[in-house]
Amino acid sequence: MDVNKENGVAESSPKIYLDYNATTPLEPSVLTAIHDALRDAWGNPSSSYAAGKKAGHVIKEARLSVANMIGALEGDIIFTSGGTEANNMVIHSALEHFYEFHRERENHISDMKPHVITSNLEHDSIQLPLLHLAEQGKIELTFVPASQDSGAVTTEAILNKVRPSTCLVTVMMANNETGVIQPIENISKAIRGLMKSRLSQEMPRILVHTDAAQAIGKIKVDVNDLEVDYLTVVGHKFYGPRIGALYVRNPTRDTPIHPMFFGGGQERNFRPGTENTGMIAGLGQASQLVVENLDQYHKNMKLIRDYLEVRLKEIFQDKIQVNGKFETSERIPNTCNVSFIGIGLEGRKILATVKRLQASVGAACHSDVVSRPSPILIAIGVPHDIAMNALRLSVGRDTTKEDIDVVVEDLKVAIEGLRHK
Ligand SMILES: O=C(O)CC[SeH]
Repeated sequence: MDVNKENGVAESSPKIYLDYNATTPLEPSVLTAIHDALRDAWGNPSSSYAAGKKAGHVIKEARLSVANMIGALEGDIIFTSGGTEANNMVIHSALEHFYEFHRERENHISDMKPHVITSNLEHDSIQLPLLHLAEQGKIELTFVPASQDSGAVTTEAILNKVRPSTCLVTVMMANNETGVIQPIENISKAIRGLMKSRLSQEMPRILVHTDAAQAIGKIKVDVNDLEVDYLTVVGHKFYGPRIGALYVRNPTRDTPIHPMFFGGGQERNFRPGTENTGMIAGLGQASQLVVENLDQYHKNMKLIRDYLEVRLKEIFQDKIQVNGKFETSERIPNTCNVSFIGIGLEGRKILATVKRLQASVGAACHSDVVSRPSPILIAIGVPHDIAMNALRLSVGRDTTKEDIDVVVEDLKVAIEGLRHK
């Protein structure tokens, strides 16, 4: 075994993964569900004979499990390829609804632009399609800045930006880098409170969406509490496969949904394409595990994340800053965003120096960007030099205190080495 000369850590020592917000491994029972569906339910779900019916039954069971996980009805769930597709589908549907509303009233839609309100904390799969549409001149777009006292947007700040042409408010339920939970229930209820007056003034309904990717499997997510019109489900954030689902409250009857592409009629024509039965089975099993174990998952992850922050404080004392930890907001239980104070301690340098830790400085989809601090940390008021030194540490269901002790020691040695370079 090669032993690293600097700190005696064997190069072949097992890595400790603390990047569960980037992605999670499959739970064994999820893998089994996928395998069994691929082996036994390979038929085309649209076929009327036994092989097709078997596949159709697997999909129905999975849909029920996903619905049950978020307090929804079976018919409210539309399977998608993942969170990005679900988020884009919401934006597309809200714009289509805006145009439909004005066409029905024979308004000249050519000079009308739908207005969308979002936060400055969103994942790229919300931020970039909205920016693209705005740059094309197809929408008016308002980014509501998060409060620097809470790391979350406020309901008041969202409401202050509503205008007659507003058709969609989309705010993520929990941020992937800081873990800060956003006030979705309050926002949604406040927007619903505008519904009657807007309709009486011939203004389009404002649809409300939340991307719950980082919340599901960590905190309670119930669409009946949230009162949102749309909610995004992302399998690979809660030990499921890399597909997703979109919750639509009573699609077409209560909530508009418009397909982004057309084909064989699957998913009630909302999302055509022969169903990915194996992965859908896995998503259903991952959802069932959340239904059965959420309280335990939450408790375990919070215990370990809090232990991590205690140990970091013990070792680094006033030489660290935990980002996103506010008296006035809550975080999902598994996330710790921490900056190390000092020259030459950029997060990327630390990650290149540690021997065991596997983590990120922010969103995985930004990992290629080397020379800038996380825009999310800057948005919540973290100073540039502190944000440059940040690590995002996100624990998993099975992370142990022993793992944390190894990681903290690994960080201690790496940072001491960098300080003396
Ligand atoms: O890493 C994350 O925060 C999510 C995937 Se870009």
